[in-house]
Amino acid sequence: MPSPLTSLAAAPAANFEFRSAEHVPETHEWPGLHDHPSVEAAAAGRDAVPVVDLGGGGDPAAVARAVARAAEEWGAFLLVGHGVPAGVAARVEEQIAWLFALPAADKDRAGRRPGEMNGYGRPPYAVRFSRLMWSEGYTFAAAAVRDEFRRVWPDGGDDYHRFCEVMEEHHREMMALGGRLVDVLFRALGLTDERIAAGETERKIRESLTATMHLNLYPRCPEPERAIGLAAHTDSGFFTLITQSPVPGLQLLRRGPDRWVTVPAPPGAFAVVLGDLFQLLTNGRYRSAFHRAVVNGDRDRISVPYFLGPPPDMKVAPLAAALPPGGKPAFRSVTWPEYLGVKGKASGFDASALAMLQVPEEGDKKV
Ligand SMILES: C=C1C[C@]23C[C@@]1(O)CC[C@H]2[C@@]12CCC[C@@](C)(C(=O)O1)[C@H]2[C@@H]3C(=O)O
Ligand SMILES: O=C(O)CCC(=O)C(=O)O
Ligand SMILES: [Fe+2]
Repeated sequence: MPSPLTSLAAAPAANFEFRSAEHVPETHEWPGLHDHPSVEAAAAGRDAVPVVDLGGGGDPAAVARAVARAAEEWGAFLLVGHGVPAGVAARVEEQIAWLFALPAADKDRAGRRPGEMNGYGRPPYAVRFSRLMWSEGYTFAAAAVRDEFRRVWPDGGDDYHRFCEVMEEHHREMMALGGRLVDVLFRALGLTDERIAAGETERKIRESLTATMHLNLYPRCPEPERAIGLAAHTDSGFFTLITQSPVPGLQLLRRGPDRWVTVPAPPGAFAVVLGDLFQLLTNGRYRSAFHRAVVNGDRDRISVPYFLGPPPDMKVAPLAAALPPGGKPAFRSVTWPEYLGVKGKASGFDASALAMLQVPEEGDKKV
């Protein structure tokens, strides 16, 4: 079987009929999925996925400590007590199920074109693999829902307006929550509230956050152990807020011994996954989480990652406050699109791409 890390140039362009599949065909069969065992998250101890509670009037210093520990050790956590009404996620999931249930011709009108980020189809990094994933996706700029979905519903109409209203409601809630989380993550780095409010870079980051949504549908799979919903990767932006249906599927890789921990999906909780640019911003102190999505033998699963990052022209560099006293930045500055270019050339699709941005330490030999 060829390595899954070769180009997909020769892959069939036609949509695959997940619904009628009785087996996983060779095109969708992934080698190496079970190189590391999958384990359920534990209630306590080393495989307990950290939980951060933003509500309940908890001590902000205790929240900051919990976030720092989760960001350093896991690069991810479950977020509860966030104040986003439960109805929002339910409406979003309902609309997404409707969208993906549309006839293929409607979705294909919005098909992602080569070299474009937005549209219906496989996720952008799929071009790197020789195997296909067991999912359908739709990527769009959260601030441009109405323009984007005219491609699916050219004449507008009630379905179009309902869909856009629900996505916009989600966007408003997630952007507000994302802004609060930036502050919490900064506080967890040791920044004071004054610095967060007045520091030029810190303020600019919070005020200029951009958001991309990627809707995932993982259809029920007849042989779930042979297919993958989304292949292992790190997200490349600052962080991602993932709304998950009650069907679990998100897994985080834990090292020593290597194992995939399945993230529980308690009702109302968001999974927060840090991306590579947050690792760079914190000079490597926080880490991005290597994760994947597995599929389910009985039920469809929907997930709605909301990717937050800098505007495309903003150079991201390690924050002065993240450097050790007298220390130097470990990485050179980069924009998000530049970083995606760098990551596209790396061998895996993970934070190892950051090594290409590393500033040599003084005394390192020049080649
Ligand atoms: C903002 C973005 C992050 C993303 C690339 C994108 O432009 C839109 C889709 C995102 C996604 C979702 C699936 C996995 C992933 C690696 C991919 O190919 O598309 C991520 C990208 C990322 O975080 O780099
Ligand atoms: O489905 C999930 O829970 C994870 C989705 C994800 O990692 C992504 O879209 O980048
Ligand atoms: Fe992801």
